[in-house]
Order: sequence, then C-alpha cells, then structure tokens
Amino acid sequence: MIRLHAVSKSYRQGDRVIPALKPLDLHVPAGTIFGIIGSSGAGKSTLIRCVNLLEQPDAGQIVIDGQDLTQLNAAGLRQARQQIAMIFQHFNLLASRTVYQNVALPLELAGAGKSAIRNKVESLLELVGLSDKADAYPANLSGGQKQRVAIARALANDPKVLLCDEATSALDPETTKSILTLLKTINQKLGLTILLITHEMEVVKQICDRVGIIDQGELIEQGEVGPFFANAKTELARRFIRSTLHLDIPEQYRSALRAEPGDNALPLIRLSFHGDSVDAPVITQAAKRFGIDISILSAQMEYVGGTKFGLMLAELMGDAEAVSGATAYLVEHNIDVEVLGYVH
Ligand SMILES: Nc1ncnc2c1ncn2[C@@H]1O[C@H](COP(=O)(O)OP(=O)(O)OP(=O)(O)O)[C@@H](O)[C@H]1O
Repeated sequence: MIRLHAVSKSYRQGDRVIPALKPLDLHVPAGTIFGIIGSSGAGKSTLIRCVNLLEQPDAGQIVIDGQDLTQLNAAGLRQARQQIAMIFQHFNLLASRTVYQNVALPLELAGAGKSAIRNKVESLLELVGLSDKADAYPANLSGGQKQRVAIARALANDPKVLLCDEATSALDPETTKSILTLLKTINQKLGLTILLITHEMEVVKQICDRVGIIDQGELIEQGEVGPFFANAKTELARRFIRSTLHLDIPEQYRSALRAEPGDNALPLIRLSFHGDSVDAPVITQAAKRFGIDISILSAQMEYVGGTKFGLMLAELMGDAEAVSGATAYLVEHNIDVEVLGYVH
C-alpha cells in the first residue's frame, strides 16, 4: 500500500546542510499497522511528513496504492491526499467548531450534501464512541476525546491510509491504551493501513504488526513485531525493547551494591532473554553444570506477536571461577548478561 524508494531529505539552514533522511526504502503492506520508532531528532517526523508530501523529499519515489505522489501535479496531489489521512500529537481541531462540525468539515470541503454529511458524521461519532458529544466544543473535551474527534475527522473521506504523528504522546498511559485500541479496531474493521511514528516502544508493542527503527535518518532495522522483539539485532533496538520492561533493583540490594568485586561479594546480574533462549531451561542447566546457586530476585516475561522475551535479576552464588563459567554459558545460550554490581 505504501512504498518508499530511496527517499532522502536534507534541510538547509544558511550554509549548513542538515541531513534528516538518508536514502531509505520502506514497504507498508495493505491492511497492516507499521510503527516507526526512533529517538528525538532521528528523522521520524520528516519521514511521515514525506509520505503525504507535507515535506517535499529531495529524491526518491513515494508510491501509495500504486500511484507515485512525486509525479503528480497540484490537482492530482490534492485528489491523492483524500486517500491519506493524518492525525497529530496535538489533535489540530478547530476551536470555534463543535465536535460535529469538526468531523463534518472534510465532507463539506468535498462538496457532500447535508443528509450525506449527517449520516456519515453520526456513524463516525458512533465508531469513536462520542455520539453524546456532537455539540460540545474541543475546549470542553479531554485529550483522549479530542484525539477521538481527530480520528473521526480523519476517516470522513474514507481514506485508505492513516498517518499517525505521535498521536498518543500527549496522553496519559490509560488514555493512550484506549486510543491505540480504537486505532486497532479501525484497522481491522475498515482494513485501513496505518503508518505511525512514536518514541515509545509500548505503542509498537500494543498495536503494530511491523516495526522499523530509525537512527540518524537511517532505517537501521525492521521486521514483524514478534521476531523483532525476540531477536533484535541492533543495540538501539534492544534498548527500546528493554524500555518496555520495568525491573527495579530491590532497595535492600541497591544500598548494598558496589561497583567492585570483593571478598565474598556476589554478582547481581541482569539477564535479557530473547528468541530461543526463553524456552530452554538454561538457568537450571547453568546452575547444575557449574555447581552454583542462582537466586532470582525478580523477573518479567512478555508476549509480543506470539514470542516471549523478558528480563530477570539474579544473584549468582559460588566461587569466582564457577560463576564466570556459568555467565559464559548463559551468553553462549543467547542470553544477554549484564553485571549490575556486587552485593557485599
Ligand atoms: N525545518 C527544519 N529545518 C532544519 N532542520 C530540521 C527541520 N526539521 C527537522 N530538522 C532536523 O532534521 C533532523 C530530523 O528531525 P525530525 O523532526 O524529523 O526528527 P524526529 O525523529 O521527528 O524528532 P522528534 O521526536 O524530536 O520530533 C533533526 O536533526 C532536526 O533538527
């Protein structure tokens, strides 16, 4: 549905050239939800704004539903954009119009008749769960309700593609969940293709089918969400994945933790599981093989896209040689091991 071929973009500030996107290919299959994740300044906004030519790329092709947008004249582009809706972090509603009038606006601009507009707006407000707010003004709505109005408005012209520019970044976690659930419902009910950008891996985890990670204008890794979470290759991807797991060191350990090993000190380690390592009984095997005890302080396992991954905090108890043998054994079995310190 969406194909980008060798799309690149730089900004110019006086004599300075700021590269924002290096030549980049992307394919978002019809009916899927594709999430682009990256840190601040990585190029996410530039990328999504290039997809509907809000930002003009320097080079490359942007093909939506078989049509190369870069080849269209102004009228053709206006027409093509009816198929590509967009929602934003700050909702961009018109403050002087009611909810009903905001959703009706694209239909009015497209020249629809009054009764067609009424039918469409009513069904859209029902879809987003705001039928009772038709006459309210944006100022009297919560952030989540505002985003629901923006979604209804975006769907008014039956687009094939929905672009979401950090659509949940201004919302609290509960509201974020409900908006993401709504986006998934729309994706499934209407077969809408969704491309979203976010800096939160939770968003990807909750609704995306595929994910791409962007760093300094480059799409450095992409794939289906399950395998991506299970076997991310780049350190940046692994860092984003770890950010969805929340394992704190218990306070009593934190205060006893030292950076240097010493006599009778036990290493406290963080194990990251991904891919095949999760199902294998590697922990017990390591303990048996090297004659050590492993005390698990806390663990979090997650299921994403049908695969498991997770983190564990554990203390290794045994002599130094056995502990380092066991650590190497865990690494050999596809587990990332990080020594957080030594408990004295
Ligand atoms: N209008 C502009 N003029 C000059 N440089 C720009 C402009 N817009 C973006 N940039 C630069 O391009 C690079 C990519 O910016 P972009 O906004 O696409 O990143 P981002 O991943 O969306 O970041 P954030 O999450 O902070 O919004 C950055 O180095 C940014 O400073």
